[in-house]
Amino acid sequence: MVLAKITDHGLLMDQTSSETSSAGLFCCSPSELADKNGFEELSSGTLIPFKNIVWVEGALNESVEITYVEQQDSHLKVRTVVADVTGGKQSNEPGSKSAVSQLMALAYANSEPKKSVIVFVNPHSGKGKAIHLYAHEVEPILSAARYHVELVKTEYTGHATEYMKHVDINKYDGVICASGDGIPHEVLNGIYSREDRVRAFERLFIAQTPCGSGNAMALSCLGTLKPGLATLEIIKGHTVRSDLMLICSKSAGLRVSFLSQTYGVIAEADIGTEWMRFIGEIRFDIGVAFKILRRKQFPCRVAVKRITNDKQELLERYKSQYQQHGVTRLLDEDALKPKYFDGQLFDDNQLPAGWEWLDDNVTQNLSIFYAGKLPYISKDVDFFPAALPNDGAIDLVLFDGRAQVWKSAHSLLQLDKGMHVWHDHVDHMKVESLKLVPMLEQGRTSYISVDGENFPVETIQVEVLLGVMKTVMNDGRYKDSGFLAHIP
Ligand SMILES: Nc1ncnc2c1ncn2[C@@H]1O[C@H](COP(=O)(O)OP(=O)(O)OP(=O)(O)O)[C@@H](O)[C@H]1O
Repeated sequence: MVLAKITDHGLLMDQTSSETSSAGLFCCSPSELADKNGFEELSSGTLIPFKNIVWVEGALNESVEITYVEQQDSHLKVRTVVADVTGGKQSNEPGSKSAVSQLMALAYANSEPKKSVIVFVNPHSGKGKAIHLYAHEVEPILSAARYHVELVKTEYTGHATEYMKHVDINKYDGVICASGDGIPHEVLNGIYSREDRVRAFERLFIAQTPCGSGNAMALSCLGTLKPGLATLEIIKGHTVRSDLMLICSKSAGLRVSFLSQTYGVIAEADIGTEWMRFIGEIRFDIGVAFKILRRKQFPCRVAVKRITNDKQELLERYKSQYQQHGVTRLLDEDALKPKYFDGQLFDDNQLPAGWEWLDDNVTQNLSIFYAGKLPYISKDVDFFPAALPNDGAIDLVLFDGRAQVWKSAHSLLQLDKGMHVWHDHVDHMKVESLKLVPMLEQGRTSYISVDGENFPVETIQVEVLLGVMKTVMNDGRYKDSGFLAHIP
């Protein structure tokens, strides 16, 4: 029998007793385990952090069966061990709990166990790898954590939207998208079009296990691109209410967006290189570099309702807000409705109060228009380093296409640390709402990308919706973008 002790740091397994009786647990020596993510070697055994424990139940003779995950070859593997557990508040002490309930409470300190979820798997995502990733990395952990899973393999574009429009939300706690960013976008829009959308947004969390080629949601909220680790974070993380953006346009009406809207070089690299999908994520970098070198410009007009007037003000605002999280305002229908769209876009000649047009010299020569809500748009691309989950702001970044090529190239080389925003030819501001009016010459085609998906090239108005999306984040915040650490 394995002996185990509840300590302040995790469940300490007695190595001597385990070596003879625990199949598959200590597959390597304690010193090897110490190198593995999430495991620490203590003087007399090996520690399973509470975070790695996904289920605990009683076994024969008052022993306890513990199901946990451990890292093996950069993947998380599910393990089970039966142990005699001591320590903590044992049942012979007054006010004590059984080892099972103590361990479950410690394992699920920030979240509820055993949820019921809809899982969308997009067979088309990430060069067609999503089904394999789901089956080998995500499903085993959900199953070990006793999640009830309603599995939906998407069959066509818009399937997740249709499904979410009609599903009985009372049966579920959340939605997990084993996909790229396209499926969370569809899920959110399905929910947005429901009559009971307030209750649906209040009830369901939406999270992503990264199985696509664009996985900004998992990267920014869960801090990982590994589907197994993301699953563990979803099970164990804090629930956070994050802002959404509402896009209003003539042909598409109202659409919610959780990630970004972009026009210019990035949209062309994202959507315009879809035919290069077979080479994976790198197609995006190649597309951007190519367009920058050709000094392509994308004329437009941009109006904003500003929150920050300059970069210094933005920095101060970020400093005062990045520690705060949580939205106290209750969700209601008004929180989901547009303020500046009544079925029509407002007249460009009559800006609403508090709005202003940005400098035409910049916008007529723009190379990149990028508005977003998440810091990381892809691995090593910290495009919105000052983004915060629920600050009621959209981060807007504009690149002036008149900058010399070496300056543009230099700023793009600093995307990994988010330092591009400090360059002179880059505008960086927080806005409450914005209007983009593309002004391409007759006959020229281009792209607008919304959450990485193709959108009609037309005038859009975008408004922030405060704290609408319930999602999961490791410690209740976005992955640290290092914005404060990288001030030039
Ligand atoms: N069965 C299907 N066949 C084709 N397309 C699908 C299918 N199911 C969903 N889709 C569409 O695939 C698109 C891309 O999905 P997703 O974002 O999950 O993957 P991705 O690999 O990150 O894609 P992208 O290269 O566009 O970033 C979505 O717009 C979605 O509607």
